[in-house]
Amino acid sequence: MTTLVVTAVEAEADAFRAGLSGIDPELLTVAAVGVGPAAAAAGTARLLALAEGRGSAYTRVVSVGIGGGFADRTELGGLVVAARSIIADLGADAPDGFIPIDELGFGSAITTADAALLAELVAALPGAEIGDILTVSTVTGTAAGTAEVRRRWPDAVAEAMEGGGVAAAAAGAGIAFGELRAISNAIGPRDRGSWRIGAALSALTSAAAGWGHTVGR
Ligand SMILES: O=C(O)c1cccc(C(=O)CC[C@H]2O[C@@H](n3cnc4c(=O)[nH]cnc43)[C@H](O)[C@@H]2O)c1
Repeated sequence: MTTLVVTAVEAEADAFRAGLSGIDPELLTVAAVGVGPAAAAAGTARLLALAEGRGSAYTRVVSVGIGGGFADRTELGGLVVAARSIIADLGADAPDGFIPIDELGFGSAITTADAALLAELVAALPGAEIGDILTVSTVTGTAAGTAEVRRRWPDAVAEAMEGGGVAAAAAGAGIAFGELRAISNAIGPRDRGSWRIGAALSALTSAAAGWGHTVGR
């Protein structure tokens, strides 16, 4: 079992790697592929294809990074593991409201996390919240936007910008997918000063220390 952990930026990858001392890099590789669902999908698909071409295909991929959390369901510096990763804005706008792509009948915005991988993450990270993590192309930054996202996806606990893209690459390669986020900010009216990126990066290091040693066993 070989696992690829994909982050958006190097700071997230470095934070995760910092918790992995002593872990065989053959079993668990960490790479940053860019911000947003398109970069995540393209970058992850490339890494998966290159590994397959080398004859050492990954069997699982996990989207890891910081994310925004709904304030009543998460706390800053806390961890969230995805039960499902959902591309929140994939669909059609209409006078009566947003229509998800699932209702339009050509595909799905929803990826259910691999059950075994989810169970492994939850067992290794006992303090983590479990729930739906949204993938957005634009960080939610108004009260109205927050309310609309909650109305559309009432079971969501957090949002980020890459999970759905990584999920698409995993589906293309036919391998297991999961998503793990450390909460850097509350979803709501944009208030850059309230973001706690340092705390979230530290939480990623702790998560790697808690989960990494179980990988491949
Ligand atoms: O608005 C700013 O000033 C600002 C400053 C630093 C970073 C940002 C980002 O948008 C980072 C996006 C990056 O981090 C993830 N992330 C973190 N929080 C959220 C969120 O509330 N909603 C969506 N994505 C978030 C995301 O996965 C990106 O990789 C902005």
